[in-house]
Amino acid sequence: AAKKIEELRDELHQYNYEYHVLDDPSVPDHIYDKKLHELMDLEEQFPELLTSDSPSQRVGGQPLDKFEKVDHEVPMLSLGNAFGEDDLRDFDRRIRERVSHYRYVCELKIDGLAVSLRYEDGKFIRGATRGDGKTGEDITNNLKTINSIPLKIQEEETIEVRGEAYMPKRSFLALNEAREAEGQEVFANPRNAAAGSLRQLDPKIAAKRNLDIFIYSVGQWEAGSIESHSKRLEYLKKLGFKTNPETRTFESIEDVIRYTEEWTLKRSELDYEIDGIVIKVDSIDQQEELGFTAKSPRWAIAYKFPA
Ligand SMILES: COc1nc2nc(N)nc(N)c2nc1C
Repeated sequence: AAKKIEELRDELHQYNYEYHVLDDPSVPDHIYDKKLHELMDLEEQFPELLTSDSPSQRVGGQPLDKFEKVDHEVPMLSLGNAFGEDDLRDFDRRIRERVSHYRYVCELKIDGLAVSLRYEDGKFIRGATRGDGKTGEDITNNLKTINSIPLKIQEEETIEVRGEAYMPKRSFLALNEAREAEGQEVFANPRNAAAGSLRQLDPKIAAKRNLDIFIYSVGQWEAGSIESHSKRLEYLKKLGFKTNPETRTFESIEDVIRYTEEWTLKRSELDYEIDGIVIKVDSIDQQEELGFTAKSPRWAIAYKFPA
């Protein structure tokens, strides 16, 4: 039975990754459901074989009466803002004064909730909100209900990754319609709806909110050898995380400005809300050379779309 359970778990992790991260399922839903029920029956027969990273444990856990506090080993910083192309050229001038031969990587800035995910020996063990940057809240059980968060990653590593949890626009509209029909208060925007969903004490409610996530960074200490942010994002995807497909690298700030203009117009086509573009110096060595101000990295800036 143990071998059969192990096989089913590996199969279901793979199916989940293909469906929710790659958006490219290799089996129809009914096969996934059949195997999941087969696994759950076996785990019921052999409860001593149950593990926290089993695919059957996504919507686990009893409702909490409060959230525990979590101290972030590496503080979750905030980004400086740029509101126009002149701000972006100023940012570029400050970089040019300190480093040479640099490249930028641009990522869509998802309008959601920053969260930190901790994995030990490759297993998802804890997820927390950003909070004040130093201390957040443990929302592990709610984050487990997000299908694109792998419960087990491809390497048995102990790592911490960060990303933005969000509610797709379609889910937001459906949720507000349902709340309206029940005479409940509607959410003002998808960001509030995502925050409200992740702050539910009962994971069964969060599980119904169709939340999703894009992962955008991995802690320095385990990806140390990977020398650029863009290559770290590729590494995160190989590990099993969902990263944003619109990320691009550019040689010049003029190209970056064109990219921000392109997305100012195109963002209405996305199925999720973005409030800007995050621009980073791509080389990790140059990031370290540039360092941080009191609260933000010097090597990154958030271009905000006009409200
Ligand atoms: C390096 O620090 C950061 N990087 C980020 N990257 C993306 N894509 N989105 C963010 N919201 C973000 N926020 C911070 C503080």
